[in-house]
Amino acid sequence: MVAGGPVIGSPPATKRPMLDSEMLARDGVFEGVDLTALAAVEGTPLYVYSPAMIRTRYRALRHALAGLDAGICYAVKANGNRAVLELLAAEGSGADIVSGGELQRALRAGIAAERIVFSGVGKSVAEVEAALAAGVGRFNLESLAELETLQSVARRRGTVARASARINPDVDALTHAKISTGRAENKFGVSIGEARSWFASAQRWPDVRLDGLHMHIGSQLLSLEPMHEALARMADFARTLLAAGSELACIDVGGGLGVRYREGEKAPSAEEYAAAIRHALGWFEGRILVEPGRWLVAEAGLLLSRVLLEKQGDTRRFLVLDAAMNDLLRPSLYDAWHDIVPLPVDGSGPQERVAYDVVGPVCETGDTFATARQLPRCQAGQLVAILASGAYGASMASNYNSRPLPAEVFVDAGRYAVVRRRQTLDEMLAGEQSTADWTSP
Ligand SMILES: Cc1ncc(COP(=O)(O)O)c(C=O)c1O
Ligand SMILES: N[C@@H](CCCC[NH3+])C(=O)O
Repeated sequence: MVAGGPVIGSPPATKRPMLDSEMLARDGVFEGVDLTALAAVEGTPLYVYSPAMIRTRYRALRHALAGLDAGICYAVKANGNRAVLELLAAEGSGADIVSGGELQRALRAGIAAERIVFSGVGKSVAEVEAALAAGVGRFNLESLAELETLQSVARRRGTVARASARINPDVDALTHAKISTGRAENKFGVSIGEARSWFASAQRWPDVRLDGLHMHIGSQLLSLEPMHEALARMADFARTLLAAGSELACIDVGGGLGVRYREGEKAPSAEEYAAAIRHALGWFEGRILVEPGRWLVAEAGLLLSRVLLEKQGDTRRFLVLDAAMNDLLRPSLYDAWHDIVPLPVDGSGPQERVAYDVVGPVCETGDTFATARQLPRCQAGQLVAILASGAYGASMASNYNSRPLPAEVFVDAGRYAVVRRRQTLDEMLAGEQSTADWTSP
């Protein structure tokens, strides 16, 4: 059985507020930790996460799913930090992985192999080998070629692999085009027609037990309408398969639940999300899996950065931070909005508001966190917090412009723990070779 932890009878979600940005602006404190003091010790840019908030989200989702035979497979790509994974493993979470690297992360964090599902449109033979060797619970297959590969690797290893067909339900997820995955023109999954043919000739792959369906229509879903539509198509298809005598042990509805990036934005609740699943699949007697990433971690994290300088251009006023697009790519990649909160500075009273282009030091015009953002006037050396950065922040960070990866810390009840050291320059440069080392392949 993949991904679990008891759902029925799990403790109710604790009523713990998520990050309060007004309080942050007033006191500069997150989970009892003074961020100015933290930055003085650990430096900036710095990812700061609240484990309590992640735990609260996990429990809230588990609670919302109560009554369904449902498992949560956390999407490791959202934030693969070992401490985050360990925390979720301790809560009973499984994992949704998309690479051999994520497999290692999940296993090292103590997530049981049988609670891991392996998704992704292009798994290499080596990755399939490693996943089978580890005993992952299920492969989510996205093409016939992949099904053939799984068959041959499983045969060679003398094992039977469990697999789901990822269907592409062709719905518009009403999210950013670059993170929409459930339209026919997207590279993900196969049509219901193709999946039907796989099930109809399942005996062609005797070392693959094809007994599951999977979908994932996109990320940062702020409307559940597309989910309703996709779930309905999935449910219809599942009924047809069962009526045709196919075995169906698992339906995995993917992730995608959106979060509030902007004060006042409306995002669906865990209860609404679970109600959509219950409505479409309440009848299903097998296992239901969900693969949330962002929803569990985004709002539990912030990126702490220091203002390097203020710069008045001919037409725009810039606030130059020591964080950049290599640390948090979302604004550059998707024009994503993140609330930005300047932290209080000793002795300075209320500041006039200024329209800033908030930028990083990287040599790209796209290295912009916000454009014409109304913020209280800031000064060099002041700290700012870029909110809701717990998902797809550190996990998408790079060394672009030869900038070392930032550190990551947990904060809780006035204390902090470094969960990833800042990368040193030596670590960043390790592995590069002199061109003197020529050889033949
Ligand atoms: C297959 C799959 N599952 C789960 C997720 C997690 O998505 P999210 O972080 O939006 O919940 C993704 C990423 O979008 C994905 O590709
Ligand atoms: N990286 C994206 C989400 C992609 C989800 C992966 N399928 C983001 O930051 O919003």
